[in-house]
Amino acid sequence: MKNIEFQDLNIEKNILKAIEEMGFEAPTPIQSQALPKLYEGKDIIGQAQTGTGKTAAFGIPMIEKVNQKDKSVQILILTPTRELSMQVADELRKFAKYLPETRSLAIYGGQPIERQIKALKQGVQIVVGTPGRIIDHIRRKTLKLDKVIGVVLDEADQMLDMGFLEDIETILDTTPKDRQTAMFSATMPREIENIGKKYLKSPEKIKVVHKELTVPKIGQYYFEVKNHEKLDALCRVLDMEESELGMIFCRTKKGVDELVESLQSRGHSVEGLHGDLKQSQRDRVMKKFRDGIIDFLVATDVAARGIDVDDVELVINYDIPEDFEYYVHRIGRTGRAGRTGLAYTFVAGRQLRTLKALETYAKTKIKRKNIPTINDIAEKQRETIAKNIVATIEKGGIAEYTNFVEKLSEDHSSIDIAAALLKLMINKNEEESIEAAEDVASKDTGAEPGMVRMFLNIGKKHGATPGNILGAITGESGIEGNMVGVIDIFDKFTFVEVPEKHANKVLTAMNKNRIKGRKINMEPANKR
Ligand SMILES: Nc1ncnc2c1ncn2[C@@H]1O[C@H](COP(=O)(O)OP(=O)(O)OP(=O)(O)O)[C@@H](O)[C@H]1O
Ligand SMILES: [Mg+2]
Repeated sequence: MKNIEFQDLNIEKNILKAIEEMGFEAPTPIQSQALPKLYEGKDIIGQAQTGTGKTAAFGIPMIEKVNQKDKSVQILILTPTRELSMQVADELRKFAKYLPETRSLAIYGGQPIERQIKALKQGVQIVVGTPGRIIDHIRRKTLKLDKVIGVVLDEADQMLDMGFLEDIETILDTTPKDRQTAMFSATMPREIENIGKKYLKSPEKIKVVHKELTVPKIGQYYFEVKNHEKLDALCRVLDMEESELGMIFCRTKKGVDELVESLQSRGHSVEGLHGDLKQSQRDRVMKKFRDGIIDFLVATDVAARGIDVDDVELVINYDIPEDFEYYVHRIGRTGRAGRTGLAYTFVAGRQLRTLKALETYAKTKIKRKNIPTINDIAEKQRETIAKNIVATIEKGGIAEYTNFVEKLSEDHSSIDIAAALLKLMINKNEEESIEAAEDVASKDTGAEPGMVRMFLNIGKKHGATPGNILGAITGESGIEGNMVGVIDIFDKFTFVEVPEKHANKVLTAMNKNRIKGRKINMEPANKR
């Protein structure tokens, strides 16, 4: 069978021109199957994996339904979140680039309502919005839906879930009965599909069949951790990963805030997104994330569905998702439009069972992976340096340094010279951190008699916090948490105070917990 091309789908020529400019080469399966049905005027339920172009599958035919001469609202698209409304409206605007009379507007909570009223008055045919704000406009009579001919529920299963159902019914009741209606999502639980059928006229189901619900190009792994080790483990994973852009999901808003603070204080470039932030703040964070100004977005499930940011390479479930559907959507923020991606899930306590159930639900395999050790990270650092060296040689422009090396090589082998340079490079950070730490130690005279000061070689960079240091120690029988006082945490080291008689026990306990202790100075401070 001949592969279907966009030219075969009877797409209006102005839209065809726009999608070619956007770099779409061939329609995705959901696009080639949904477009003809929607052109026929059928109601449809569309299910296809994350990142496979469902927006265009409903967006293109809906744009074509618009009568450009008429300035009233003709198409209504409902999405569960504000960010998604904005994104879908933006994408529709791109498809309609050469149809300047066709206007789309995003309407969502948190944005000044007056601004939206003004924009609506100027005449828009396509409204993309969140249910709450749409209802608000209906009540104020600033949005009239009596001319609507097409309605789409994007992320339909979430929209028809208990939380939104009543709002959706209210909205649909204000639109004409003879409208065309479509629902789309990557997940479509049977009971939700049945609820949905109430609003659709003899719908056709288009399910792009795959063995699994998740995208095969996303590598899926899990880490088994103790709860108190989670942050440390995450920091190591982040240190090991080369990905430049990623998302980290937490269960609660508070969890997001706390993780953002912990990661920022360790020098990671992250920001948080959740429903308690002001909309202006949410917009700022999303923009920074889309522009690649921050490396990681830490978010609640508000960012789990639909969000399309190019080049997200890694998704981390810091907290395992409670609803299985959300696993599919969260990890689907990577591996979009045929790209590859990675998804990591932290499994703590008894969650291994949840993970197994998740695998069954998504019909996928999530493989176990070990948390990187400090040695793995050091190894990785060396690999990165090696790569950079090769790249620098290949790039050229090092001639001015070769004389200098030649001179040194009169007395030393080039291998020794290179090794020494590397040592200088790698140790520089470590020594700066030791110096800073020793500087504090030398000025410090506060130790009680019988106490010793020592450094443990985990620091901010490895995720040390007073909590997890004490936690690691108390995990060992016979040593009480209050026998270690954390004085200061540096980049690579933590300065602690320990009763002299327990010092060795502490070091042993730390080693057992994979946190290597290091005795830099075991002298009681008041004897120095
Ligand atoms: N035919 C195509 N060729 C190339 N890229 C495409 C094509 N169709 C869509 N895309 C791009 O693929 C990305 C994902 O599309 P989209 O956001 O519509 O996915 P989705 O199926 O709605 O995913 P989700 O379930 O996460 O909402 C977008 O950046 C979009 O521009
Ligand atoms: Mg989508």
